Amino acid sequence: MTAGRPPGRAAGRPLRLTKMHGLGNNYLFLDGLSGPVPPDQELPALARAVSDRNFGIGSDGLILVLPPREAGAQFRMRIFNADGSEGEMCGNGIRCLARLVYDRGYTRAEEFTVETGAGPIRPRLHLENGEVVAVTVDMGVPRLERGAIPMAGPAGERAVEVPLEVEAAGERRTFTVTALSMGNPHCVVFVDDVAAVDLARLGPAFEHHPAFPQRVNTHFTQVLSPQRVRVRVWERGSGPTLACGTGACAVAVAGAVTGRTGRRVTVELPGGALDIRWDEDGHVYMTGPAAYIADVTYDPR
Ligand SMILES: N[C@@H](CCC[C@H](N)C(=O)O)C(=O)O
Repeated sequence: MTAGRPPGRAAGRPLRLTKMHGLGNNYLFLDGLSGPVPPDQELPALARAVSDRNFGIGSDGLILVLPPREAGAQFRMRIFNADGSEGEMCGNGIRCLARLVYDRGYTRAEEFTVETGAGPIRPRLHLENGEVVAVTVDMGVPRLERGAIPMAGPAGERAVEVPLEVEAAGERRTFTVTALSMGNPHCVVFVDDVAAVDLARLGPAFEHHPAFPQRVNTHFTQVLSPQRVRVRVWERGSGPTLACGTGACAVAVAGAVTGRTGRRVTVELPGGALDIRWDEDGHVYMTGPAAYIADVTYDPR
């Protein structure tokens, strides 16, 4: 962090943030439905400052809960990674947002539409005795054609299994990858043993590979059975995380299109498991938990 006071106020007031997680993928939520939000140009620096594990609160990023701009949506979500870059969508984050807006009484509906950078996304709450115990999200339709994620190569061609030469720590190796969009860009790499992957070395090499000019989220995936996979994640803008919801969907789609899995899989991540179903209607449905960690006041002085 640079010297000087980090951003951390809106309309002169300290920021009230709520820290939540989906399988350990943790975000700070700024409720723009109950108070002011800092101006757009301050948001990347704010995300970096609050996400910092030493000088800030510590998180994988910052999520804004906002009123919708488009007809048909009830809420709007913006997600900033820990490095301040803005992502189009966040699967774990949207489950948390869905629980938060319900618990705060902003809706009594159990299913609603959230406007995101990846288009309208529909979460459905699972309630037990009035408490949100899980959320199923209609994550939309995956896009496999090459142009869907800015990846070098002829647009329109399906990037089902393509070779990718990666250089990490002076070593070159060719991986077979499946690149696809869940609204945000993903690269799925099937490996024999996910525990043997040197994530700290390979993650950044994939994220900054010239084939992905907008960078990429990478998922090293071991197939345990046609219904179960184990994944380690390197997220664009946040590095290693305990789970990635959009990534788990990308993994399930990549497993199905390459014939490694069926269309319904349990995705085991370091932080827990997500249930992913790629329906006949073409939509991917993700089911998983959303949990609170703390309410905090961010007031750097
Ligand atoms: N953790 C998220 C994805 C967050 C955004 C991602 N790092 C990107 O930049 O695309 C998830 O659960 O989907």
